[in-house]
Amino acid sequence: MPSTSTYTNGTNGHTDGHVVPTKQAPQSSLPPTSSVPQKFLSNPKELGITLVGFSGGQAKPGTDAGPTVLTDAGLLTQLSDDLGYTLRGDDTVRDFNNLSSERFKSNDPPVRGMKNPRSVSAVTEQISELVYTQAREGRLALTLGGDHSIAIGTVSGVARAIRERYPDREHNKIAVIWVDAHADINTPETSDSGNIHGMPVSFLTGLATSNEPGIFDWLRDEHRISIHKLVYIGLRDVDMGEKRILRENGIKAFSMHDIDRHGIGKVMDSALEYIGSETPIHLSFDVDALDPMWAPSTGTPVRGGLTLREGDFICEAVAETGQCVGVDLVEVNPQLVEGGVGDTVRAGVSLVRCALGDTLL
Ligand SMILES: NC(=[NH2+])NCCC[C@H](N)C(=O)O
Ligand SMILES: [Mn+2]
Ligand SMILES: [Mn+2]
Repeated sequence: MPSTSTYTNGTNGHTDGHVVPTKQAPQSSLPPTSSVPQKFLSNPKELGITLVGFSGGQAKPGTDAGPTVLTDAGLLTQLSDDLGYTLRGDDTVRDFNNLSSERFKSNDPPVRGMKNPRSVSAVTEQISELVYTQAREGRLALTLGGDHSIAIGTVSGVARAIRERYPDREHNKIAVIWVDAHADINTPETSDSGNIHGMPVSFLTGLATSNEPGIFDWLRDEHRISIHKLVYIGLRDVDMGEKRILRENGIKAFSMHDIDRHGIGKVMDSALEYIGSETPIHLSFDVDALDPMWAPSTGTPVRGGLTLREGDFICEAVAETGQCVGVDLVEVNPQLVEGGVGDTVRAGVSLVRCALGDTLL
């Protein structure tokens, strides 16, 4: 499908199996809910959508169906009908699991301990290109995953587009707010699991590199982000090697402890002050940042997490800056909870709506 395809209202009008009566409002008749002036989007009413069906960055099947359950719950329809966005990009979920298994069959043995390295590299390279195409048009790039390895593609695509769109600007390097129970900054060498969804930040910052043909050798400087423009929120399960990386590089991180001590309001104030008001922001939200009480259907749940309201607040605070250029929501796995994925999907829908300004007045 061409990247300029526009969604039809109502095609995703399903909630819990019931067909919702389609509100046939013309797409451009509503302004986006948020009236926040956008600093870095030339098409603030358009969203560049990428739906990534991929789970090869970790071992549990099911995360590849994340975009499907979110869109079946009506997320995209809500973004057009309720929030007034025109949706661009592709409304079909790309089956990257299938694409990569066809391409590599079982010829993807570990390299430096990384599992499925060729598959994850090839998939993230394609995602990077797709997301770049959206961000290059001055749209906010919204990506639904998929496991968190896909952020190697999303963040690199947005970073490259912003560099190109503002060639002369001093502040043309994006900041990344990584909301997660985990730091996902293992290098291949520090990782115990070998799962690449625990490594995206090390490849994005250049802490990890690879020249091996077909294994992240496509990542160039224009794809990378500065370690000084990275902020973590919600951490509570950080590996020993990762703690060392965070400490030695002076990386800004707000753990659950910090949120308990200062409250999410002060934490967001500090996070955004650290980033500054002249820097575009990419928000990469791992649903496991939320407490499993709110988001149980995820591959690596960790207790003691954010309430849904705290998660929504983070998204609102980012939306309120007018600096947001990219949003990811990842790690929703409908196969992982017996009672069903309903709670996790509702939480995911809420987070995305908040990141897109729905709850701002
Ligand atoms: N995106 C995630 N859920 N990552 C979990 C990573 C867990 C662990 N730190 C690892 O490297 O395997
Ligand atoms: Mn996580
Ligand atoms: Mn993660």
